[in-house]
Amino acid sequence: MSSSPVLPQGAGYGVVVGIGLFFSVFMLALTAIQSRYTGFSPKNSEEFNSASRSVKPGLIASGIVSAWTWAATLLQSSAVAYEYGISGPWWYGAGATVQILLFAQLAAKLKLNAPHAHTWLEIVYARWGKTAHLVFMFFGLATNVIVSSMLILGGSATVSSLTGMNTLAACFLIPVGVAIYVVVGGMRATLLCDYTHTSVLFAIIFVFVFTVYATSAKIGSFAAMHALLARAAEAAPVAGNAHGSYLTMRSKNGLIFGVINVIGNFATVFQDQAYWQRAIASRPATCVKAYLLGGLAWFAIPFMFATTLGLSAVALRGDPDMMTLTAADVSAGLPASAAAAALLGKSGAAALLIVLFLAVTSATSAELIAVSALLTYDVYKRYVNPQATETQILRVSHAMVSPRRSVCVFAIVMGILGLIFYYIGISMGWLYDFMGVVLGAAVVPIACCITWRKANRRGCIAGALAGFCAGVVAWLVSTATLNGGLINATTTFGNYEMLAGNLASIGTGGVIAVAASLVWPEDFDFAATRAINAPAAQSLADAAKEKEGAGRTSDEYADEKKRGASEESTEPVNSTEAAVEEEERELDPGALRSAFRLAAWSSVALTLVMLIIVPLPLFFAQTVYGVGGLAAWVVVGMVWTFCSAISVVLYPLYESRAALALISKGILKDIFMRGSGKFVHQAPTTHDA
Ligand SMILES: NC(N)=O
Repeated sequence: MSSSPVLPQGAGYGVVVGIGLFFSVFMLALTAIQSRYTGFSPKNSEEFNSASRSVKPGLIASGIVSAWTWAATLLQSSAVAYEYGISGPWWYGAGATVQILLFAQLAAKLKLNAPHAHTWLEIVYARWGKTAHLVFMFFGLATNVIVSSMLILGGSATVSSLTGMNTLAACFLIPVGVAIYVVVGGMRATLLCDYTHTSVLFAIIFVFVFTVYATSAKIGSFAAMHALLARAAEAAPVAGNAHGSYLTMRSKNGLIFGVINVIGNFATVFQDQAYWQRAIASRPATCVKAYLLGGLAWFAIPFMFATTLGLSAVALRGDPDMMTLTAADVSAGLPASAAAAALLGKSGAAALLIVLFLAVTSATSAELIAVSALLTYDVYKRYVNPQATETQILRVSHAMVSPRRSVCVFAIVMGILGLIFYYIGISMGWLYDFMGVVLGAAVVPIACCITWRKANRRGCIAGALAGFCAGVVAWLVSTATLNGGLINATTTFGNYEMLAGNLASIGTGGVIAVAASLVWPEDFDFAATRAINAPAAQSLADAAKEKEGAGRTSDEYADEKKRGASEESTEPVNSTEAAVEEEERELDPGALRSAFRLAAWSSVALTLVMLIIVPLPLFFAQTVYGVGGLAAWVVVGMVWTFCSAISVVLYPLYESRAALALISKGILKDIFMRGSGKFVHQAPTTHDA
């Protein structure tokens, strides 16, 4: 049994440094194309941080999939498949999809109640002032810190396992490489890189799926996978599973993981600026669609990846090419890479390394841009320089993520955090279960702040702080109680210990925030949040009109605004100025309210299906599936994965066909009539081609 690295060290450095450099060059090319052939200038801070709020739903959905695909999405999902069998991938996928679906409601409220905000913390400040802003900023930044640490830990553990690359070097090279590519682009170019990552991710997932279930000499069919899983359960029955089998949804520990997963992921979606930022970048009219599409598409990634590689790691136990996995290896998320290497040798290990690094780089870039936005708008502009100009804001945005400038703050912080956690023995899996213990407390208070006019300021602040304390106390007390007073990295990682902390955190925060708001309701009309940055946006639109030198009369403009509000424009929007006008037209309160209603009923219905209607009857039925059951389960996953790929790989190309045609035309013009392809602002009778 082999446990030495499958690939040479050089491959590790090549992937870590090479992918960062490749995407830096790619980002530079995209930015140059954007500047020359469209009217969106990355030099504009609105464009750098928010992509002029003009991005279409397919690309936003692809960006959501990319940002939400962490190292853990591939590694931890496979680890729970390895530990609990087929229930693990379901609980991982469903337990982290519903938050994206439910976030569609928050996204709709954002467009309705704070359409010009740059960050979710600006909304908190406008509604509840400085204390709430600072308290919730703690939760926001803690979320970014924990998510980033997981990315670095998962990425570095896998690269050093597969290539022997030094973990310390991996911890620093990963974020620094990504920072280089983020700094040259901005939000729109990042979304385009995300799109590329997502496309490759789906292609590699299909390779693994067809290898395992169709072509591999080691497995190669549903019947062989079934037989190998049954043999593994006979040799080592799974504690808490029906008949000790891997082929059942009746898994006590799978269910406990599911609850922990749901709570932790509420925190990391609702409190992570990365997901707010995609809502902000989105066109108002299609924001809800983007989140519903993104959530449903994302489910296929952990579900199918783990149902393929996590189960293969069990099936291949004892195979001469399969690494022997210790408990620490499983906690570090290594079953997937071990299975990939055992199935396909060097090429499997290389494919795993690439897919993992695409996931890590895109999620890291989302985290870097998110932290950059919080530091820019909620620290620098709020407390350091409230009169900051556009140029100063852009300079600060860059400084927060650029290793070339003096302050590559967060990229370095990420490396240091990864290193600290690595040396004190905290793994990605540990952090994954732990995140809800500290972050869960603020989930309900934040949702109340953005969506509920009655939400009470003191109640929500107290709920978040009390929930935080309750979560930590419940986690430590249950650890001490269940482990004879011993508190260390191993004992605190127990299922019941983590469950207690997660439930106490979100429960206490939620109960206090809701109870206080019902007893002492506010009557907030959201006028203050609607006013956030509104004058700046208006002046940008005005400046745009002036610049175009052909301003319509105010009556013409008002008529056009009225016309556009009731219908979704089919015109491509190709400049910041046009995007501002388009956004104003789409901010029709009636349309946004019906978008919210659509988000509310569809996300709640889908949540019930994914967390209750499908898994719980299967849990109580205690069925152990035969070959037909396993085949049906996997085929549903494959069909879902195909649909996901169509939604986030092909659909964005279709919806951007006009913009792609415009860019191609510009490039062709430059090739055949040098210098004539540059984008020129059109006469303003249409909303820009
Ligand atoms: N994004 C997650 N939870 O994989």
